[in-house]
Amino acid sequence: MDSSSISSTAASFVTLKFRCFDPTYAYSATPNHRRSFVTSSRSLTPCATNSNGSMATSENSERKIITGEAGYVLEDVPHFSDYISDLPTYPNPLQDNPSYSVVKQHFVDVDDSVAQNIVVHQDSPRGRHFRRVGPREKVYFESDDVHACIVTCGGLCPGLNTVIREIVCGLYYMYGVHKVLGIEGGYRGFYARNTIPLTPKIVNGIHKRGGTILGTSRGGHDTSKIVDSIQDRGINQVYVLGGDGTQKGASAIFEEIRRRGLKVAVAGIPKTIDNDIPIIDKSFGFDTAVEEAQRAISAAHVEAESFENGIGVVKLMGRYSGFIAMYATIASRDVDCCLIPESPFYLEGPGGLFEYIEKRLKENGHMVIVIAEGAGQELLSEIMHTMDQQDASGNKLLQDVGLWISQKIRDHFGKKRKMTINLKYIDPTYMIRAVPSNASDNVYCTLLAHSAIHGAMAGYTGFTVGPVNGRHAYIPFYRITERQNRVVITDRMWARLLSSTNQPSFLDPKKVKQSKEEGKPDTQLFNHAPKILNN
Ligand SMILES: Nc1ncnc2c1ncn2[C@@H]1O[C@H](COP(=O)(O)OP(=O)(O)OP(=O)(O)O)[C@@H](O)[C@H]1O
Ligand SMILES: O=P(O)(O)OC[C@H]1O[C@](O)(CO)[C@@H](O)[C@@H]1O
Ligand SMILES: [Mg+2]
Repeated sequence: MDSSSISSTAASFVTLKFRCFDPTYAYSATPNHRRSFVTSSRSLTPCATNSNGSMATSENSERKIITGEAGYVLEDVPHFSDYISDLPTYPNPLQDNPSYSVVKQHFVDVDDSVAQNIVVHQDSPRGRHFRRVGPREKVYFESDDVHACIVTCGGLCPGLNTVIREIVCGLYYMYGVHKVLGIEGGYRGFYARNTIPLTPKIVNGIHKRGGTILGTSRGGHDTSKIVDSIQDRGINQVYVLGGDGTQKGASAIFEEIRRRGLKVAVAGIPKTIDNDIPIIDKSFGFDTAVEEAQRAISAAHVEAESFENGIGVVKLMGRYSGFIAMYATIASRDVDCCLIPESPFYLEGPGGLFEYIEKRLKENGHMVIVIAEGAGQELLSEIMHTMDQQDASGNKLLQDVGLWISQKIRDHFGKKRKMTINLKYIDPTYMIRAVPSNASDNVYCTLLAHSAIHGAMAGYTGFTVGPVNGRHAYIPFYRITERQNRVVITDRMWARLLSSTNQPSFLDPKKVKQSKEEGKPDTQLFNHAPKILNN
């Protein structure tokens, strides 16, 4: 929803009177802030208060939008007190923790929020904000009563073990929580697998290992079985690590928990090596993956420059978005051409890939091509007629574009052009995501884990944590799952890449100019509009 739709629906908001269960509601007490609940797009019924002023439970959770002066908008996250009344609160044990006694400001101010847009003009409205993460003065759990669980879902990513470690240790050392369960094998593990008790001792060295000690899976999301299992086991904090699919699953779990009126916090920690989660600055493990990709690119470069007309082809991950390929290319400087899903390319004719390869070989004697796994799928599907295969989670299964393009190049130059070329194809796709996270990702994972813990302890639920312009924030699930981040090929970063590789843009400059003038989407720039492959 953009700000215009927020203001246009404002007239139909139900502005509620609140009892102050939670410092959050300081907002409703100040005359300059208006607290409203916008029904989600799935639920058109406005929510109402019951006789004691607390929220009545409705089918789907409402969007919590708080407006303030000068166009200030806070997209808040759900809180227990939205659907359970008269919950007791307790002093935060962190204030007696010797390690944290040095902190000048123990608790974040209830009014702190993080701006989504930080590039503004003098007369810009203050714009959209998210609630700032951090410990709150009052918590909604006594330490002994907390029974937490952690689950990892979807593909692997460097740093999963670090987040698991930091949730366990953070709960233990910051809040004195000793009951943490690991759910084995992703969502289906809730009802079909064993659990592992997690203690600081068990998780101590796991951040040095790749993968996830809990195991992971795709598919198997049965919301009511999962919530039954949560209820049966007496779990009251659920930490969910995973990508866009996983966060959709976490949102469904939260809705069901809320529908049942349970005091169970659901906290999402966004994970995806593809860096395709919106709102947050970047996802953990992404830097590690880009760094690991350098080794494959360097190997391709060494091979290519050692042979006559050497061509190194490296395939990297990126199902729908080419961030890994783009950043690995810009970082390396050895790459002559980077192909990503967002920028369809063509092989033959003027401005095509073959023409560029021939030019580059003549100029330099060798070249390196980086290709994201989701690039050129529309070209492959024309030949293979296999667009419809899906994995257990409903994601498109891709054809091996690296093998395909290598064969196409060999055929073109060997058979048609009668040129000797030496092509080496390197496929490090799984190697870049199976490694342990690097130092900076480890620190990032620690912040994510701690932010999630502080949020759950403070009674927030139905949120994902992540950095927004460098400051960590609690973000409602719907903002994370409503779209996927993709490389914008009319942005300066892609231009930087084009200027570093000198590859063709595969775009018609006239069309770019026209689309800029008409404000058209990037997809209209191509003869073959790229198919948006979202599941
Ligand atoms: N729309 C959805 N509603 C509920 N659960 C979902 C939904 N989409 C996916 N899931 C569940 O989330 C889990 C992970 O989804 P998926 O395999 O798509 O990976 P992901 O979390 O997107 O991670 P990545 O794509 O980065 O590997 C699966 O167990 C799947 O069943
Ligand atoms: O083979 P798997 O485990 O399904 O994972 C492959 C997919 O996972 C991702 O890394 C996303 O996690 C995609 O880039 C890739 O297509
Ligand atoms: Mg995904």
